[in-house]
This record gives sequence, structure tokens and C-alpha cells, in this order.
Amino acid sequence: MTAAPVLEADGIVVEYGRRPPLRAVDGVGFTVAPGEVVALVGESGCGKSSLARAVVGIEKRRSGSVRLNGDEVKPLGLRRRGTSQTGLQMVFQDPNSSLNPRRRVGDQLQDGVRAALARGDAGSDPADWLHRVGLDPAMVDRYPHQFSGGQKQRIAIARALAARPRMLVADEPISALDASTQTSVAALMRSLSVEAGAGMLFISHDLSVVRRIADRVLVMYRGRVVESGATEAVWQDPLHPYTRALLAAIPLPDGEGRVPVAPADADREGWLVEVPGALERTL
Ligand SMILES: Nc1ncnc2c1ncn2[C@@H]1O[C@H](COP(=O)(O)OP(=O)(O)OP(=O)(O)O)[C@@H](O)[C@H]1O
Repeated sequence: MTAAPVLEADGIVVEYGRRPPLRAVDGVGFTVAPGEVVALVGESGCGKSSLARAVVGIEKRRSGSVRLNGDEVKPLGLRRRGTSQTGLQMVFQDPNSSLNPRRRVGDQLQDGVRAALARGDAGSDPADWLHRVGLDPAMVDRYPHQFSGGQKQRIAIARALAARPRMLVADEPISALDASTQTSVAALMRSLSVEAGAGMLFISHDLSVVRRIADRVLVMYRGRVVESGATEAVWQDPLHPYTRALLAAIPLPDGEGRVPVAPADADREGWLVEVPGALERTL
């Protein structure tokens, strides 16, 4: 029996501006099971961040719904003042946007631990969280600027996970990191979230990392999910022409990469017209 999804997003639409509005996300739905890592991939500007932000409620949705363990996730502006949705945590590309430069990292980790305890979940102490993300527990009294970028991102991840979220939404969490630490941080995110039974939506441009850590992948193109399925199935047998182009653009070992573009003779709109809706595989 498949576990009930921890996250259910349905018909998400995000628009910017008016006359005419730019439809950045055009009716996207997906689910994430507990302990499952779902990757969201697609070229720059296809709407990944807009979708991620709409899911956690920091971006206004034109329409659509998001449920976390069956409870509706309201956009931030509509939540009661002071109500935090600690069951849903987000990790951003830049760890500086998640960490307060004026507070010791231990105190910031403690906020997450407190939220977990308040919900009746077991909380670990801040030093233990530093240890879990591969940092010296004795560093709890330091400030964010005393850490490298990679270390700060590990702390931001620990801070998000310390709240024991049911769901983690990570928007390009590794792309600002040193290439040598990207894979290890991504693998760490996977192991910690799976261990905690949290679902994760993982956005990345690095398709080799996606292949390593994601159970399932959603391929987004021009605001829509054009293909979704088990990661290996999508890699072995991509159904949508855009997915094929995207996978063909994986950087080659010698560093040469091709940019994912529609075939020269294709009408870009035609890609979507020919294949209406997402190509969903049976899992
Ligand atoms: N605040 C905003 N106001 C107006 N347009 C926006 C805003 N945020 C995003 N957009 C536009 O919406 C579209 C989708 O952007 P989004 O950042 O969601 O894409 P993305 O796939 O995450 O891109 P990237 O991989 O480069 O981060 C783009 O055309 C972008 O220019």
C-alpha cells in the first residue's frame, strides 16, 4: 500500500503583473509521499521557483490548492499573524537569506528545535544538529559570518530540519556551493529528510545530482509539468521531447555542455500542443 501523500498540490497557477499577466506557473499539480525526494527540473525561467514559493505560501497563487497532511496551506498573507507553518520548511539558494547574521547559530537552531517540541515532536539539541550536518558541535556559539558558504548552507539545512518539518522545499540549495561540496550536501539533505520521514521537493539545475538523490522527477517547461515519473524511468526513456533535450544537455565529462533548446525545426508552442498535459508514468 502506498503511504498517503504528505503534500498535495493541485492546479497551481502563479501570475505576475497585469495586462497581460505573465503566467509563470500554469496549472501544476503533484504529490510527495513521506520520505520521498521529488526533483523539479527545467530550464531557467520555466517557473520552478515560482511554483516552490507558491507551495510554501510565500508567493500568491492565482488559483490552486496545497495540502500538507490533508490541511490546507494558506498563502502567508492569509495566515493568522504569528502563525508559522513549521511543518513546511524552505531552504533557499543563498544561506544568508535563511540565517540571521546577528544571532549565534546555536540560537537559530534552537528556534527549530523549539518548534518541533511545541508540536510534540522529539527535538535534538543544536550541537547535535551541527554534528549531523558534519560540523563541529563546539561551533554552536559562533555567528554565521564565521562559517564558509557551504558550512552556512549546512546550518540552514539543519535549521530547517530541526523543526522536524513534514515537508522540505529546497530551491537550488546547492547551486551557490563550491562544486566539491554540492553532491555531499545534496546527499546529506536526502539522508536526513528520508530518516525524518519528511517529503522533499528538490529544485536543481544539476541533473547528475538529481539522478543520484531523487526518487521521482517533475520536468517543467514554460510553466507546466510536461513529464513526471520515477527518476530512472525518465532517464532511461524520456517521453517528452523537451525532457530528451534537457537530458541531452547534461554537461559532458570534459565540461562541454549543450544548452537545452527546442529542435531548430520545432515550434516551441507545438511541443506542448502536441503533448497535452503531463506525461505521467505509472509508478
Ligand atoms: N516577482 C516577479 N515579477 C515578475 N516576473 C517574475 C517574478 N518572479 C519570476 N518572474 C518571471 O516568471 C517566470 C518564471 O520565473 P521563475 O523564477 O519561477 O523560474 P525558474 O525556473 O525558477 O528560473 P531559474 O532556474 O532561473 O531560477 C520568468 O519569466 C520570470 O522572469
